Amino acid sequence: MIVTIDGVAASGKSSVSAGVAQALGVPYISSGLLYRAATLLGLEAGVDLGQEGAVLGCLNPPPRLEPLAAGNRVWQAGRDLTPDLHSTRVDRGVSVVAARPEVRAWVDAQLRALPAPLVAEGRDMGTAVFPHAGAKFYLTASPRVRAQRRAHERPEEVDAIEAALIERDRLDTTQSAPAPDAHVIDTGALSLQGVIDAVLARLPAR
Ligand SMILES: Nc1ncnc2c1ncn2[C@@H]1O[C@H](COP(=O)(O)OP(=O)(O)O)[C@@H](O)[C@H]1O
Ligand SMILES: Nc1ccn([C@H]2C[C@H](O)[C@@H](COP(=O)(O)OP(=O)(O)O)O2)c(=O)n1
Repeated sequence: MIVTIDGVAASGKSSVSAGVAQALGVPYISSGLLYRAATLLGLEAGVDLGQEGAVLGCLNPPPRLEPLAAGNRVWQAGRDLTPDLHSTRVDRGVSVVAARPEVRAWVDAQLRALPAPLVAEGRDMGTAVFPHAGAKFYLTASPRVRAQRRAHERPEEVDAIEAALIERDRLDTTQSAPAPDAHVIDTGALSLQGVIDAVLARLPAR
């Protein structure tokens, strides 16, 4: 079975996916890491991130997602890109890159080539990439709660993180609509384990 976990920025998608995947004994995939890797390589090459084909031209050789249970990693040839994917400059540039149709097609092809069963997290896993998934979830939380969580992982103050999250949500709106058949979970009042349990409780009988 494929389980999709979509949601807004910093809503808990990757942590929840890791926990659900571990409980099911299957891999999970963080699709956002591929958009982040494309952004990093575009920034390093100094191209215009919004220009048609510019970032795609930087994906040579193509970065590959390694769906490790302890945390997904992205490799390009022998280089582990993962430590550089959550910088503030990648946060700032990634929405422009993710809006490029040719970049979305490149990510989608890589994800669809992965064998089920798996848990997939991102924005459009339940709508565009795996519309026939066996169970779909969509995580939300207020911008403040998400910024407070992210403040443990970024050097900026909570107010600046919150403003950047709101702006990224706005830029990502097109591909971020919940699937009509997704269970929507507000994670604001829940612990991480509470969200994982809520997802597991809603899975169809296996
Ligand atoms: N329900 C929760 N309660 C408290 N902290 C959470 C919860 N879900 C996630 N977190 C924390 O919030 C941060 C962002 O979560 P993450 O899984 O990276 O979100 P996303 O993949 O949506 O960006 C992490 O530090 C994570 O441990
Ligand atoms: N399936 C996806 C996954 C991510 N994206 C875009 C939108 C996001 O701003 C970036 C980064 O995604 P990521 O899930 O790593 O971001 P957050 O952890 O939610 O901050 O990529 C997308 O357009 N489609």
